[in-house]
Amino acid sequence: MRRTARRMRRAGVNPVMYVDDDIDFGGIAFSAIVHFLWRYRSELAPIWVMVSCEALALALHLQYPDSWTRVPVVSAVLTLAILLGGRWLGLRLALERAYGALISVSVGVWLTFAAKLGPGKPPLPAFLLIAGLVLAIPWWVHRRRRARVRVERTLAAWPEISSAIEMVGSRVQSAIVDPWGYRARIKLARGHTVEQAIAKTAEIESALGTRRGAVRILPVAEKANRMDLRVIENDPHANSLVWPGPSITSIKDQIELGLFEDGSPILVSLLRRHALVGGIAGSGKSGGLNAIIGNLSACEDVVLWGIDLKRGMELMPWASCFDRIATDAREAELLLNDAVRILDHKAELLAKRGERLAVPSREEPALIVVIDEFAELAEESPNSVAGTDSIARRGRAPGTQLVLATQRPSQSAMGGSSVRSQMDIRLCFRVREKRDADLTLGAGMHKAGWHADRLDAPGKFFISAPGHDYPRRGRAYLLSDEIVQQTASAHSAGMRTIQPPPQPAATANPDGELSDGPSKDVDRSPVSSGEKQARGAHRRSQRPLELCLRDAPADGASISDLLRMTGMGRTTLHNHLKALERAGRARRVGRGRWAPARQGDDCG
Ligand SMILES: Nc1ncnc2c1ncn2[C@@H]1O[C@H](COP(=O)(O)OP(=O)(O)OP(=O)(O)O)[C@@H](O)[C@H]1O
Repeated sequence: MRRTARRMRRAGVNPVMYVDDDIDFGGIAFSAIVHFLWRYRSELAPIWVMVSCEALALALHLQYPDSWTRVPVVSAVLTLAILLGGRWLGLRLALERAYGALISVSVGVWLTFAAKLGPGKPPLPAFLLIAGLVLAIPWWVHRRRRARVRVERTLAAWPEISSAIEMVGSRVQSAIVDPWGYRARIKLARGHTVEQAIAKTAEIESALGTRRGAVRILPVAEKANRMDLRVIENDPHANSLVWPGPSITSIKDQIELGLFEDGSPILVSLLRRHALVGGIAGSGKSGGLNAIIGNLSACEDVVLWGIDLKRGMELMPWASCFDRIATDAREAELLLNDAVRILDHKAELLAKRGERLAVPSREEPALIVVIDEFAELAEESPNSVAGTDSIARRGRAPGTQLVLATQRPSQSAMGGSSVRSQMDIRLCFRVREKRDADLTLGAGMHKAGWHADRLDAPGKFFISAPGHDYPRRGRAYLLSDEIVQQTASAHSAGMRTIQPPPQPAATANPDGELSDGPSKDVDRSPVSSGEKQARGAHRRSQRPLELCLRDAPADGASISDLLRMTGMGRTTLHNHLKALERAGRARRVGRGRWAPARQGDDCG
């Protein structure tokens, strides 16, 4: 009747109730009571238990007066079953199982006395009432039960909702409540598709009365006519996620980038894969890169090279973990040339050994070239694009890979190359327009639910990669500046280097390379390998300082600037400056101001 009234109201007709003598008020009252009892069956469950105890006790007392001796045994078995097997009855928490056991013991004790003395014998009725109400309190306040009931009632209205969103015939098959909201498996009507439901996400949110952006529609791999409707009530991404530290020590393991909305980790393997990170300024791309570098720098089978044309702003904090960093177009071009030569050399080695795929190891590490703001590189150094193109197309098998970040990977921003199409892993942070999601993730992805334009906080992203075929929102771990600094200095000792194979003399050794660049790094003095390692570590720890000095203004950088930029302690900074001065790689240009050595100062 209520539904008819609602339909009439929707049609603009005010329902009027006519009362005449033929109306069966008894029938209406009965159906209203039954409806009430059914709708509130969960809240009324403790009352049902008390009534059932009373009835059972009466039956036992009258029919089987000796049964009171067996009631404690049944109760003990039931209590044990709840404690040991309650997990399989849906009592997931130990506290829930303890509560179930307490109810079982209480009912057993009361029934024993009631079966022997009769349930009406004082003070048994009063005990039943008081104990029943006291024990009902945890049931009534139990958060998960209340959430489950609320979800059941919401989904009970699905037939109406499905007609409102023009998906008549779909029905709810099951629902699961979790700490972040709930998930319902929906069977679609014949001929309807998940894509149609995705296009109606906003309507579904309105029909369910959720907050904006709370509904996710996910396909079900096994069945085209099923979908998962996920409602996020408590966003696990509401606060930034602190990075728990590297999850890997080898590139063969999966990197944990952050968490999905259901709290599960976002795991992805970078083994023989290229990665593209896209998103508007401030969307958290650099944060995503940090999570990747923080893990790769912990790997013993990885060598990191970097290109950062923002004068090293993003990669500089990691300088001690990078074998090489290029901060201008010319260095970038040389670095990519060297990377391509390494790729060719590795490919030749593989061919000689009759192998198809390189397996990175300490001895033969994978080379990963991280490029921040790729669009800038393509614009400032068009010659570099051939290098990235070549690595993108041929680098996977020999283990020479790219990790690129860019705001908008349009064809022109990518230098007209085929680099984008070669990216196996795509991370899409917030974009401004729908089509920009397709630019990063691939054509048609926005339509398929990868709504990167709706991401509402920095660090949130969609991932498309092998094993990540559905649009699930994730949030990357956040590495604060201090954590980056600590991680970089912790991992710098394990930093590995790679030498490009010798090249024809005419193109050898670019001017202006850092003096510990790969082509100058060949040490021919008769020193032990331990000593070589110690020297290498010492020079690597000086690298951030040298990069800062190189970017210093004409009158040099002040000590306080260098302290801030390198994150070194005062004594360490002074020691390194003195050592660089002695080696002819830095010079004092005034009181407390330092600059890199002039060309020709090099006494080494
Ligand atoms: N995973 C994250 N969780 C929470 N906050 C984040 C996360 N990543 C980034 N942020 C916040 O967003 C701000 C901008 O992030 P970030 O610099 O990484 O963006 P970006 O996309 O690299 O921007 P730009 O293109 O300008 O470099 C950061 O200062 C940080 O406060």
